[in-house]
Amino acid sequence: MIQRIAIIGLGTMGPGMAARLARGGLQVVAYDVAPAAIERAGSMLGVAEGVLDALGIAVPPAGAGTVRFTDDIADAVSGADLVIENVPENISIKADVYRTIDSLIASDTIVASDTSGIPITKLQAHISHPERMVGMHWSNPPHIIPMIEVIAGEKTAPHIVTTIRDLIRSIGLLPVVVKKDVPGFVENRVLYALLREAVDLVERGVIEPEDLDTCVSWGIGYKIAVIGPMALLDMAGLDIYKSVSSFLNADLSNRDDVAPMVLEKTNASKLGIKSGEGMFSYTPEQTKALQGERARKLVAVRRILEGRE
Ligand SMILES: NC(=O)C1=CN([C@@H]2O[C@H](COP(=O)(O)OP(=O)(O)OC[C@H]3O[C@@H](n4cnc5c(N)ncnc54)[C@H](O)[C@@H]3O)[C@@H](O)[C@H]2O)C=CC1
Ligand SMILES: Cc1ncc(C=O)c(C(=O)O)c1O
Repeated sequence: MIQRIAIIGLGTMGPGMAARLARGGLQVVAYDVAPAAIERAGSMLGVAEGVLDALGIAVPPAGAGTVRFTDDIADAVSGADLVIENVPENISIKADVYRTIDSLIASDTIVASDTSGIPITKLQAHISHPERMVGMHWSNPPHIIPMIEVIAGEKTAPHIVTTIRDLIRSIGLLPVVVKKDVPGFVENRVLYALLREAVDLVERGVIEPEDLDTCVSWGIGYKIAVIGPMALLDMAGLDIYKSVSSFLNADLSNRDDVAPMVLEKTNASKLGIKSGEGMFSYTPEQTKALQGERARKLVAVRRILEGRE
């Protein structure tokens, strides 16, 4: 039974995951190599807990869990039943973490990666006892989005997938088991198909970035939260999909590299909210207000989708 969880990496994803797991009654120890990340994560915890209260996520009868921060990786993983690796999307950084923890954990400690899409089979090559490694892909913001993908690599033992799926379910979240270890799994294959086309349309001057967001959020996003893509095909009619896709698919972006607009911005350190500028610009005050407003709206929508309003 999983009771003690170590989270390695406290950037965008780590603090929200820690808060959500603790709310589910689990004992979390959270570590980052950067002291500033640990400090920031500590201050984000209270914010995430407030959002969990607003979502109405109840503490289990046995009581809430805890989050403890540490700057010592051995302290973080020692005695853990599950380690969730949550460091940057780079195989060599992830492999370094696996090498470091290998001698610090028991051979049956489950090691999960929150990778956005590196095949688990590739990551398993860097850890001993690869049968205990599994993909556990959360969605951002992790304390609000309830769906988590679970992915087996070629060497993952089937019972590890079941254990992680059951853990996710036991704390009131929604596991989706992905049946093949394809790059990007399912969520990001679908998201990146959309993002590739969106970036291409803005880059070609077909639409302004703000208008692209209005079009997708109100034309597609709002609808798709209620009617998933497979159900949408039935609602529109497969005959319509057949006719439109027969001429449109060939015209959609099929670029297989990173779009120049994205390279230009990342080369200039314009990374989005985290650097103050990306597709749009953000002052620190605007960022704070935006994050609060987005959390409030996501909470309200989720409560309605769950039939709780
Ligand atoms: N940002 C997103 O929307 C999502 C990201 N992911 C995935 O989750 C993982 C983490 O992503 P983010 O939180 O966005 O990254 P991030 O770059 O915001 O944070 C990564 C953290 O890892 C720390 N770190 C780097 N090397 C480390 C090491 N050796 N030991 C311990 N900590 C170390 C960094 O100091 C940093 O705080 C990536 O694999 C990413 O693809 C998954 C779902 C959503
Ligand atoms: C752009 C982007 N890339 C990856 C992920 C998750 O792996 C997300 C997300 O969860 O929102 C994302 O927005």
